[in-house]
Amino acid sequence: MYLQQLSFLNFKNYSEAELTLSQGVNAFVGNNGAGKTNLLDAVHYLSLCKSYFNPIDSQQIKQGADFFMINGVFEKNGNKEVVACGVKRNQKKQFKRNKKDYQRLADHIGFLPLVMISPYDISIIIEGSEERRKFIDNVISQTDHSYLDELIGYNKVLANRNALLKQIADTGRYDPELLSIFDEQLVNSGTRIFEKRRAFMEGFTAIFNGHYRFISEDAEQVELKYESQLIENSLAQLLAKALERDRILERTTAGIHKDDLQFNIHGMPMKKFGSQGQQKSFLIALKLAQYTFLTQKNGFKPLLLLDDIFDKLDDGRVTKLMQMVSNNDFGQVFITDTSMARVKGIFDQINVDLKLFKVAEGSIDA
Ligand SMILES: Nc1ncnc2c1ncn2[C@@H]1O[C@H](COP(=O)(O)OP(=O)(O)OP(=O)(O)O)[C@@H](O)[C@H]1O
Repeated sequence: MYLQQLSFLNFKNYSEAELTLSQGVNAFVGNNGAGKTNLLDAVHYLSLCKSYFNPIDSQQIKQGADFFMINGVFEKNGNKEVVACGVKRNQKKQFKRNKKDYQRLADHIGFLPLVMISPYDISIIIEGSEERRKFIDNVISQTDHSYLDELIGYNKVLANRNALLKQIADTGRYDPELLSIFDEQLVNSGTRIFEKRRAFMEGFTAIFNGHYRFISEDAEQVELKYESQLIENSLAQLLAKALERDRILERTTAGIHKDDLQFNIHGMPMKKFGSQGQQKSFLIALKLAQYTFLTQKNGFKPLLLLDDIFDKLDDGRVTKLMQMVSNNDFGQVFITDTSMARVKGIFDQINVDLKLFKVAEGSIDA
């Protein structure tokens, strides 16, 4: 599966762009603010129906324009797939495959799998647990549609239960029957989500460990661990035990919405004890594990988007990554960098099909 043609109109700092891509490595080189990351984001839209960076579609419309449009022609299993995404101000987003509108955007997720590695991923390490849950949920959802539905269902019941807890606190009235209905729904879907996350993390952690060891050449000991209250207790037990506290706090304090991932280096939290390069290596290994997982599940390689990947990595780690590129471990790759000399230097050493693009102030030249 790969993207053959990409074109867009009024997307972020671009008025118009049209490019024919290589099936191998596509490198986009230009100064800060030229529009390299924006271009990767256009590809992200075609795969996941949204921006990687900003959830508000209308903010991706070029300043002063009323709409943006992104078109992509993909090759998948010998078929041509034409995907189009259009956003007009104050209107619903349009998303089409082969000229047919999707009923639900969720139905497109996973059709053209993609993995993005970006400096913004640092939020997975330094921000709260929500970022890490989002990461696991994104990976599982790309291969399992029922997971996403289950998650949406769980969050709805959770919101209802929290509203009820608030109502109980406000009115002093307590309807145990309604609460037990919500609890039962929460237990059913929460337990299924937990089982899926636990099974996923078992295989995923082993893949991650292999990638980290390879990139760092075993330079340091790191650990990735799934944390959930449900590992020790059933959700029914947890909800019963937490009821009094939940009523005081007016929100549900037990459940899979409290799950987290622990990242350690030499037994200490990565967030506090990892260097910038070690944190970056950790994130790269995490994303490459996502790449391997999606490849194994789908039987074909996802698109790989590498934004500013060389910054902060030492030469040894860059060489290891490029070894993966030259070993044909990846399919189509999109890569951005600010230095033409660096990109040429790195790719001159390996034998890959490379197409270079120069990006300057919203225009792209091959
Ligand atoms: N809706 C928009 N309309 C116009 N310009 C926009 C819009 N959204 C973002 N931009 C502009 O896009 C530019 C940023 O582009 P981008 O992030 O792709 O740069 P980059 O080439 O990746 O830079 P760096 O090397 O610094 O990462 C900024 O100048 C920003 O103002």
